[in-house]
Formats: sequence, C-alpha cells, structure tokens
Amino acid sequence: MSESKSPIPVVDFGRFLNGGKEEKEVVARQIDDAFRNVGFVYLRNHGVGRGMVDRCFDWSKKFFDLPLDTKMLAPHPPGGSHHRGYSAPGLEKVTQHQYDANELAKLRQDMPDFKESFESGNTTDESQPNIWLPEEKLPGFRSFMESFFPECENLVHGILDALSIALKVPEPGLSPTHSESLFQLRILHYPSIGADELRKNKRSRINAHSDFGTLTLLFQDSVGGLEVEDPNKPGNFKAAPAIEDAVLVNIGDLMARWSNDRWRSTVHRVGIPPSINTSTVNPNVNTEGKREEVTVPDRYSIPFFATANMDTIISALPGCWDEESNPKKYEDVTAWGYVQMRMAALYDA
Ligand SMILES: O=C(O)CCC(=O)C(=O)O
Ligand SMILES: [Fe+2]
Repeated sequence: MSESKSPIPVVDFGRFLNGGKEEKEVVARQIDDAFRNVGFVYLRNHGVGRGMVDRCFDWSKKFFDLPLDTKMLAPHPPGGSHHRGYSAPGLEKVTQHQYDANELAKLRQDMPDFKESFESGNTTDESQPNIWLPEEKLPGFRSFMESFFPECENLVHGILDALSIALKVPEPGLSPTHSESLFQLRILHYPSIGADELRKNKRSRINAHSDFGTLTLLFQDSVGGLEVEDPNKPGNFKAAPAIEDAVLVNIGDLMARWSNDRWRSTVHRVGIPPSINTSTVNPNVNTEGKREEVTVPDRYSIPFFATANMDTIISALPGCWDEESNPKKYEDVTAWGYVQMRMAALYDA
C-alpha cells in the first residue's frame, strides 16, 4: 500500500444545500470533477446529523456485541437476491467480476472476508422485506435504523440533484429515478485480527471491489484501513482515512455505466491501517522470548448503497455522450437486469 496522501477532494456540500443557483453550480462541478477523476468525494456539511451518525455507530456496536446465536435470529437469507439481515463472518465474499459459482466457492474458502454485517432497507420495499431481531433482544435498534435510513436517503437525493445540475439534466433531474428508495443501509464490523494474518493474505477485511449500484455513502470510524485504487496507476492503493464530520461518497458500477464512464466506479478495499502497517515488527517480546503479534483493532463502518428504481432504463445520460466524438459504449439495460446479475455473484445460490 502506498502511504501517500489521499487524492480524494473534500467538498462543502452545505454550499449546495443552502446556496443559491450559482453556488449550487460551483459545488455540482466540484463533485462532477471528483467523480470523473477519482470516483470518490468527501462531503462536509452533508445534512446527516452528527448525533445520528454517532448513535448509529453505538447501535452497531451493541448489535455486534450480541451473542452469535442471537444475531442469527435475523439471518440473511441464502442466495443473492434478498439482501437483508445478519451475515456472519465468512459468509459474504466480495469479488470483482467473478460470476462462476465454482470459482466463487473456491475464493470463499481460500480467503474469507473477516467481517460481519447487518443490512436493512426501506420499510416499504416489498421486494426485499427487512429482517429484524425479535424486539426484546435489542430494544430500540429497529426504530433507530428506521430513523437513520431517511437521513441517508435525503443525502442521496441531494447528491443526485447536484449531478443533475452538472449534466444539465432537465428538471426534475435524476432524483425521480430513485423515488422507490431501493437502498440498503449496512452496518459492518471487522473483528480485531492479527496484522500478520492480513499481511500474509491469510484473511482479508474486504477484498478489492467496486460497488454495483449508483451511489454509496460511507461513514467510517477512526481506525482506518480503507484504501482506494489510484485510477491512473492500477494496482496502486491510497489510504482514504475518515475525515471528521465528512461522509465519503463514491460512484458504483451502474452509475459508471449510466454516465458512459464519465464517472468512475473505483476499486477499493479494507486492509491494515497505515499507522499499523508502518510498524513492521512489534518490538514487544513476551516472557518466552517470542515476538508478540500486532493486533489490528476492530473496525466499524456504515455504508449506504443507493440504486435506481428497477424499471429505470440505464441509457447514457445527457452530457455523457455524442454521436461523433463520444458514442454510447453500452447497450441499454434496466437497473433490475443489471443489479440482479451482480448480486447473484455475492452469495452462494
Ligand atoms: O468498511 C468499509 O469502509 C468499506 C465497505 C465497502 O466498501 C462495502 O461494503 O462495499
Ligand atoms: Fe464498497
């Protein structure tokens, strides 16, 4: 991993939310540039209350502290089409463009992602009903998650408004294409792990992947470890640390395709935090004279995945193509057709 500074721009989204037409255009251009160059942007003053984010991390810790048996009372269904409930460590294997079931099974066995997660969605999403614990197991968890969801949803629509301005998509812009809120709020916990296990690739926290929807919001704790591929140097990853009060936003594959690759869906992963990576050998020697293993602390993060309504035709957006110099690269596809194909690859059928 490279230790060099993150190239991801930091943008004041408050100027968009509260500003007039000109301010909105300035911010829209900043976000457009960030998505063209890196596919990621940090937004400050994004409108999701600091208190709500802190409370979400608190709930997340309380949830993952429960005994496994209890968490398994809200199990993620097998298969890749119902993305709700609890996934125990090792269940999900994130892969990049790997659709072959045998290859996937082998990958999972070789190097499972060492993380656990819980997913919930829109309360009115009938295609993927939520899967909650019995209320008495963690009173208040469900109602908190149901109240955090709309905060993230509002921010997604704000970003879609900014992107619509950048592309000059006529009113009402892209927001209605996400009106059904087929979004996914995920809480993620990476248990503490020996640094050597991560270093020697015995286990991963989350393997290099790109997201497959339109936009992802990511709140992360201060532990670090998220790395984003340098778009100009494939294979070279740069740290994307948490910035206080900022949310990290990235483009997913569906949006990259929709924008005719104007915006990048950039590969990212979670590995050893830079602070630990620099100390290659732990100077601590135990009483038997053996070197003690460096432990990478637990990490908690909260991604919020957005995608378009399933009947949306994903056909190159205005401003992203022209007949002569920049023709459409991809065939039209519905959001449904595209997302199903990608989700099926994540879980054993
Ligand atoms: O935990 C993180 O910071 C990254 C999570 C992520 O990339 C994902 O869930 O798609
Ligand atoms: Fe991701």
